[in-house]
Amino acid sequence: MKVLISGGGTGGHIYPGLAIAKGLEDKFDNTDILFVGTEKGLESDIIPKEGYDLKTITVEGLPRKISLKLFKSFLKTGLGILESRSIIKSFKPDIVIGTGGYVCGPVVLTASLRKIPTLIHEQNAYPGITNRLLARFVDKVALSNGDAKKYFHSEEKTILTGNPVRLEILKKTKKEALKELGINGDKKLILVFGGSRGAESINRSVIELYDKIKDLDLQLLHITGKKGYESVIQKAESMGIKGVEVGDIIIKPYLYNMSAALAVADLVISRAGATGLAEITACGIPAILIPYPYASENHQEYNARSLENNGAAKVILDNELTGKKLYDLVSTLFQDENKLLIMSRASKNLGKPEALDNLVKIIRNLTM
Ligand SMILES: CC(=O)N[C@H]1[C@@H](OP(=O)(O)OP(=O)(O)OC[C@H]2O[C@@H](n3ccc(=O)[nH]c3=O)[C@H](O)[C@@H]2O)O[C@H](CO)[C@@H](O)[C@@H]1O
Repeated sequence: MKVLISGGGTGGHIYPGLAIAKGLEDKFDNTDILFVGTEKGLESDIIPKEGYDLKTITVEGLPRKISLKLFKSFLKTGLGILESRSIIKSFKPDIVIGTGGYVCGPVVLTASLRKIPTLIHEQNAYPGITNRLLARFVDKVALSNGDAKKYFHSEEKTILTGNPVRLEILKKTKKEALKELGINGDKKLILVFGGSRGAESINRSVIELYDKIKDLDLQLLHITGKKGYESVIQKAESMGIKGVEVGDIIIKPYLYNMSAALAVADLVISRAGATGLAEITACGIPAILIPYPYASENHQEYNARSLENNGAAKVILDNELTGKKLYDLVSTLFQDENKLLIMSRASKNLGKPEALDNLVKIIRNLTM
């Protein structure tokens, strides 16, 4: 089966595509995968590292206001359609899948006009503009969250699947993960990440935990995001924290083996992007969530509250986040192991590890 997957910009759109790619390869022999993204998106770094071919096209998001920029974006989208046509003509996919981000627009639209089976996957309760526009052209719209249904007009096209989680995340054992990360298995570990691009406010307040981590007898794996890494390292060094790859505090710009971090984490501190939360709950990890306040329709707070209301997470709003608040919450949680255990069970209950299988079945049906 030849499968063309397009999705990008941020990790939240890329990793569901990668999960689908690996899920298909796991189920079917002779699966040939090609990704299409943009050069500027994180996909141009992540996809080749995962061992897949990536073709890039010229496209950018459309500005909301009428301006010269809008005209230029239309021209680029036109070019993107021509490039998509040429990629599709030479790859000859049996199905084209879009996992969100504006790069999917020209790719999925071109495939649909050429009568190639098409599927889009929406990770969020409030769908992105590209998926809302593409919905009328595609064969199926797979949703992670039932609340997104009302934004898509065709009832019979939409199907609730959940958000696919990469197989390696579902399968990795703690023993394998400890070896992979080279860290101490005796101490509990807090994993911090601010979505796929990092979060400045989370970095700033987590730094205030650095000198207290030893007192709590914990380890901290702090993923800063590539942009924030240098300033976090400088701050750590000014606090006398050296050897950032060893010891109780490990600071990394980005983790390409997130499966290992998730397999060892006893608590996650993070933003509340839909893909990250699907992984956290599939692994049953308790979380402190600090939703990104500028996400469209405030959808990250919606995501975070849904975990909180089910007992799987505590929420701190970005404008209320301080190092002290974070420290107080972390120490309260680790003082009572039972609290963490209850949160962990609640988290696991919300996880949908079956989402990947659901999508694989839909893809098989569309290509038969
Ligand atoms: C600011 C914004 O609008 N963010 C959106 C974006 O978030 P974003 O791209 O941050 O996506 P998520 O937080 O949902 O997921 C992050 C993904 O990156 C991976 N990861 C992260 C850090 C790292 O070092 N290594 C790594 O592999 C995580 O395992 C996860 O797969 O897409 C999500 C899914 O559409 C949306 O819900 C978010 O609201």
